[in-house]
Amino acid sequence: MKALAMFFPLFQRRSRALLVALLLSLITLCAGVALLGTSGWFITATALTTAGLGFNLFVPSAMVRGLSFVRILSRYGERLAGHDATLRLLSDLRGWLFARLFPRLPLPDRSLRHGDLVSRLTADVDALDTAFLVAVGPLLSAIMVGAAMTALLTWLLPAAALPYGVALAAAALGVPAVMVMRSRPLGRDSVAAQAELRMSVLDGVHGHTDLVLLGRLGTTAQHFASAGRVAARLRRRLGAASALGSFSVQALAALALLGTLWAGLNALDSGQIEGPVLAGLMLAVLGSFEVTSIIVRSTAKASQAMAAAERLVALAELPIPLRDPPRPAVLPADGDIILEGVRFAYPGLPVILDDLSLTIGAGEHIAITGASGSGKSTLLNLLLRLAEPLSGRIRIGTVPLPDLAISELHAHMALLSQDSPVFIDTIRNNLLIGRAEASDDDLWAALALAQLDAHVHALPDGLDTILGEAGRTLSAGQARRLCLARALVSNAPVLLLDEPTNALDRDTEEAFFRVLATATKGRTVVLVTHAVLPAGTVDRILTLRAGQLD
Ligand SMILES: Nc1ncnc2c1ncn2[C@@H]1O[C@H](COP(=O)(O)OP(=O)(O)OP(=O)(O)O)[C@@H](O)[C@H]1O
Repeated sequence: MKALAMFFPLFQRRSRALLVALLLSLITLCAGVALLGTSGWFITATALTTAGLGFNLFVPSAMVRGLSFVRILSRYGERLAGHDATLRLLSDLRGWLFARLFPRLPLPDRSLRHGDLVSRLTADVDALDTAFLVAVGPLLSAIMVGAAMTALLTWLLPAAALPYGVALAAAALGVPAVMVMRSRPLGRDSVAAQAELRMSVLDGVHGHTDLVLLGRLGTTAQHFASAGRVAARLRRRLGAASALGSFSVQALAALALLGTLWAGLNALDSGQIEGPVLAGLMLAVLGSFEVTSIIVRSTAKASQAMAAAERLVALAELPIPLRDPPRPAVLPADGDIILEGVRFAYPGLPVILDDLSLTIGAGEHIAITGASGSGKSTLLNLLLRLAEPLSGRIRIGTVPLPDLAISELHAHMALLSQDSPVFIDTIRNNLLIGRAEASDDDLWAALALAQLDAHVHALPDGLDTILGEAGRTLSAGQARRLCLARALVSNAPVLLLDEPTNALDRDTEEAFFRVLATATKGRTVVLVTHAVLPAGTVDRILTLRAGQLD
């Protein structure tokens, strides 16, 4: 509930539209109750009055038609306003979530798998946006209509008011409250089970080729089937809880009806009420319970909405790994990059970098080699402040990295990481991510440097060729070179290249290193590589071993 309360300001922003939807749903409900009541009264009165003589047919029949018309219009308006408000709320929710997510990237929690993240960003947000339409709106309508109906009974049939009021309160508040309490753990498990199901689908789709080739498709299918069984079992239990709730509400409606009938027959005997009015009241009582069954149906969703809210809040409250200093320092135009006694370990893991010191002169080209897992990529992450040293410090000129605005630091250093992505977009737009204002000439120059220009020239749409998901229309080497070209397009004075020649053949690799040396003259280059570098293409080659560079 506390998690759900965090979203209150978002609901508040759409309060006018939600209020209109609520008002219209109230009108619909009132019109429905009045329609039933009037019809009951009208039909009974007509039947009791011989051939309708002496009974004014015009007023009630006009009321029935008028109320039907109001009900149709208000229901239409309610759906329109309600869904419009809900969709807007949905976009607010996504905006809220992304605004909190971006400063937290890269997400520190390695247990947060891709599928789980997708699940949170889609299904959990969807579960939340229905909270108003299916829970809050009907609940408020039930309270208001129930209060109005109790007041009417107090006036016309006082003995029925108390049993009716108690039954309606139990149906609108008691039953859903018990259901929420009982189905909360179920809702939480169900949301988690659906996330697990989604993760297993995404993992299967992602690794489909490998799974087929390794003959593991059966195991994956079994895992998916068992995740599906768990999700289905929880859904069934939620369905059963909802059915029990519906049964309780119907039983309460029946009790309220019996109470009204009992009080009404007594009042009829003593002449306190007329038959047609009693018939009308009975039907109105029945009609007023309509909304409580909607509440019950939505209660299962409410418990899932609470679980979804908790998962979203957990995501939105992950610690922010990088924060701007209150007064960022000015970045020196061409300062050396200096690491002094840097020590680093991932949480709970052994130290990877230990008392590491290094000065990279402005404009210098250095290569860092070392065994796999020795910490080369981690060193690049430290330079970008994607991780912080446990001790020691890193500075550019005289300014320590934490004193710089993060956006400025990242504009200063362009990174080609080992898993740089290719986006589903044109080649041009993939490159422009490196520098939005780059001209076509700049893009071709970067493509030439990355040895990809001939391939792009040969494509019928050239720079406007749309690339498939994760660059599937390119070979692995071409996709890598495209990411490299993107890093080269950027104006950043420092280039951090992590295995830039991965997936290139030896000849192309050699040619690349030679062109890189000349094309990046004046820029600082830190090259992490396992490749054998042609002589004279970098100023220094350092080896990372046992946490130190030599
Ligand atoms: N986010 C992380 N959380 C925990 N451990 C990590 C994380 N990233 C890397 N590691 C571990 O830190 C060590 C150094 O990893 P790093 O990627 O820096 O090595 P590397 O020298 O770049 O390796 P490679 O040459 O294979 O790319 C490895 O043992 C790795 O498992």
